[in-house]
Amino acid sequence: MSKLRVAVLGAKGRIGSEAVRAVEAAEDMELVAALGRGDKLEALADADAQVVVELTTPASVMGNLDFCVRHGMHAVVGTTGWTEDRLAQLTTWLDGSPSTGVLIAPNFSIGAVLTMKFAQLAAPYFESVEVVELHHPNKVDAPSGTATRTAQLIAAARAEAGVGPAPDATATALDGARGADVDGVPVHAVRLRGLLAHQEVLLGAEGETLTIRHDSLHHSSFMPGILLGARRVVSTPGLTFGLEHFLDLN
Ligand SMILES: NC(=O)C1=CN([C@@H]2O[C@H](COP(=O)(O)OP(=O)(O)OC[C@H]3O[C@@H](n4cnc5c(N)ncnc54)[C@H](O)[C@@H]3O)[C@@H](O)[C@H]2O)C=CC1
Ligand SMILES: O=C(O)C1=N[C@H](C(=O)O)C[C@H](O)C1
Repeated sequence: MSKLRVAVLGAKGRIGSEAVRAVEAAEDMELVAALGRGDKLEALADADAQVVVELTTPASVMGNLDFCVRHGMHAVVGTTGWTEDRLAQLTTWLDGSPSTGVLIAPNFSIGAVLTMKFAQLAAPYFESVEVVELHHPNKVDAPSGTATRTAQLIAAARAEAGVGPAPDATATALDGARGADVDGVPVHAVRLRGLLAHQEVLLGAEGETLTIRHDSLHHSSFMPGILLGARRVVSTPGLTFGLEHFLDLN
């Protein structure tokens, strides 16, 4: 059987360098390109890449995906910074290349995907819910893509169940003291030397609390999800948002 021809964009970055090693170690894959900032995207076409793993920055990701989709290359995207406008733009590009697949995964680790699922399940049963994400201090965006997605899923689950806003008597607050408001869910971002990627979903009801916590302790936690994404995206045209769709969790 021929090997899947995979390229990595952002190959010198924290997660990109780990992805290069994971693809090289995968028996069913061949690493055909490993590109960093300043490298020409034409190298992806020259290498005849089937799947491009995109792990760069929010500022670079759209240009890179425009190129990939125009050249019919599938993409597995971990880069953050997704807005409704960006997703609409990507969908338009994919409409023009109907056999191309793009997976965007706010988080590739199984524990984080399950945290989102468990939070979604629990959210309607508790009056209060807040999200705290904790990351290394080199992270350029806040809140994290995972925390934003978690809050969106929580808000949607509560809206569908007809649950009202969480109680909060705060009358005066310093700017930021109550976190960022993501669809009505407070999201707090901690940046601390020594950490990698962590998240707590705090839920509270009369007389009880539930804390759902996940810790990524090494970038290796993201690799099985990236490899799964690369294997599945080639036969999944269009936009898939969230690794859960490839784990049959929906
Ligand atoms: N979805 C997930 O599970 C995960 C997502 N991430 C996300 O992945 C992204 C990268 O994270 P890190 O590796 O920590 O950042 P990083 O800053 O260590 O790596 C990014 C790399 O991309 C390179 N780069 C920038 N523009 C480029 C371009 N146009 N072409 C090729 N390379 C380019 C940079 O030079 C840098 O080497 C972030 O958005 C982060 O939030 C990180 C870990 C897990
Ligand atoms: O920048 C990181 O490190 C991470 N980014 C992703 C995010 O913003 O959710 C995934 C994970 O939290 C690590």
